Amino acid sequence: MFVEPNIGTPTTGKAGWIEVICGSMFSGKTEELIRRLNRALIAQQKVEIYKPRVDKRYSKEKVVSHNQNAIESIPVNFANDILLRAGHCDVVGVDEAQFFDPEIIHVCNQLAIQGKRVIVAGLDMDFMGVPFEPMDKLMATAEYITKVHAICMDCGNIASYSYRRTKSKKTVVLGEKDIYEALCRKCFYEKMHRNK
Ligand SMILES: Nc1ncnc2c1ncn2[C@@H]1O[C@H](COP(=O)(O)OP(=O)(O)O)[C@@H](O)[C@H]1O
Ligand SMILES: Cc1cn([C@H]2C[C@H](O)[C@@H](COP(=O)(O)O)O2)c(=O)[nH]c1=O
Ligand SMILES: [Zn+2]
Repeated sequence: MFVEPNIGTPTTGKAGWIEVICGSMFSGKTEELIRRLNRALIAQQKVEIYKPRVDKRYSKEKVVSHNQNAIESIPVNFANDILLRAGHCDVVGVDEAQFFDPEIIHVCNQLAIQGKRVIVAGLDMDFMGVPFEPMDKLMATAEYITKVHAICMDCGNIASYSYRRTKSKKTVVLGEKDIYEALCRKCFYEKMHRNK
């Protein structure tokens, strides 16, 4: 369980940092993001959560987990919108970071340099099992990385892959259990091979 390095003290004027929460779909990234942000709110920190406007799956204005935990959020079109808006915050949360433009790396780093705690959640791999930009670069620049895991829908092992059940080869295809399932490495590559 991730324990905040500095939760009770104001971060303004001090060194900030970046935390990344990554993993496959259904691995609990959003739940963990919401848990950390709620604890920051309890600690009387000024918190804001941003998400890419494209992600309208469960709600336009909220970040919602697959098990219906929710927190108010601000949908934005571009990563730079976060930098323009989050000046007054102590803690900045970002969900579905894989959908942001590459500027998100600079934005998160600038916010951290300003002394803020930045917590970013997103998919580390796409449906092909390759790194999902810009998450790979965010992970490289983060102080703390937490990889969470789902349960493999085929064998019950720990799952790190998001298997797409449709034929689309587009990188971005929004969906849930209708389109994706969490699989372990063995089951993912077996299924990819079978459905080639
Ligand atoms: N295959 C699965 N493995 C684990 N949890 C799952 C699975 N399918 C559905 N869930 C549900 O998804 C929840 C996690 O949702 P969420 O935090 O939104 O995940 P993520 O943001 O990583 O997609 C779990 O607590 C569980 O209720
Ligand atoms: C693997 C993969 C996923 N997506 C989409 C599907 C969902 O809308 C989100 C991920 O949501 P979650 O909170 O992590 O469950 O991303 C995609 O567009 N492309 C992919 O390769
Ligand atoms: Zn498996």
